[in-house]
Amino acid sequence: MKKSVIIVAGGKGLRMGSELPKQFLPIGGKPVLMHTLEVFRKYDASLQIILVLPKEQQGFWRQLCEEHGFDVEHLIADGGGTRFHSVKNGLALVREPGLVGVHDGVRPFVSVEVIQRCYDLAEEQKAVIPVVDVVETLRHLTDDGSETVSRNDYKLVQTPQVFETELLKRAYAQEFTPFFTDDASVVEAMGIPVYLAEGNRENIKITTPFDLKVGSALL
Ligand SMILES: Nc1ccn([C@@H]2O[C@H](COP(=O)(O)OP(=O)(O)OP(=O)(O)O)[C@@H](O)[C@H]2O)c(=O)n1
Ligand SMILES: C[C@](O)(CO)[C@H](O)COP(=O)(O)O
Repeated sequence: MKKSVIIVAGGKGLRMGSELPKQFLPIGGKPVLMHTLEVFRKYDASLQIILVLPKEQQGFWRQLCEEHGFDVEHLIADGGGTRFHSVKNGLALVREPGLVGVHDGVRPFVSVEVIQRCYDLAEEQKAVIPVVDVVETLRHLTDDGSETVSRNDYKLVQTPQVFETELLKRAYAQEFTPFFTDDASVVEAMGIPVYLAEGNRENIKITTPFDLKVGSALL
């Protein structure tokens, strides 16, 4: 079965606030994005990898690849105005039926086991996302103040989110709404349920300078 992954790195990284876009910041001497592509190549030597990058960053990325002798084969698609539009641009390069995953470029610590689990389960379940437990106490903000809610009723959502390709293409043909914060929410809008798989706690999304420090410690 044909397998692809769309690695999205088309965002602005506003919360990181760095001059160098966060996907290029080094962890252990190597840009974040290279760690991410490498773990997917390790999962499967024949996986089609599609990297979504803003048009104006693509020349710099090619230069970085040369400097680091980075040889993980991949296609490049143009970033869009939102994550939804970036995924859609990447999806246009997936031309065969099979399974397609969508992964945040800034989640370099996903384990090979989690990637394998999500693709394997997607063969049966059609729509699979990795999640982890909430380990702190949660409060819900109300009109009067706030109240404790049961953390057992919630999960934290990660990527890669893996789908039957035709299903994800139909989902991404829908009109955009700001409620679409991940791929599961786009698929669910068609009334299709998503299956939850166990993620890995190290699979953090590098969002703020603090996450970079955590990332360096995780290497
Ligand atoms: N237009 C966009 C927006 C986001 N993303 C990607 O979606 C992933 C998750 O987004 P996030 O970490 O929130 O990245 P940014 O949108 O870049 O961050 P911020 O909200 O701080 O600007 C990232 O890999 C990001 O590059 C994307 O491909 N295209
Ligand atoms: C897709 C995602 O990583 C799942 O947790 C997340 O929703 C993306 O976050 P963003 O900050 O809304 O882009």
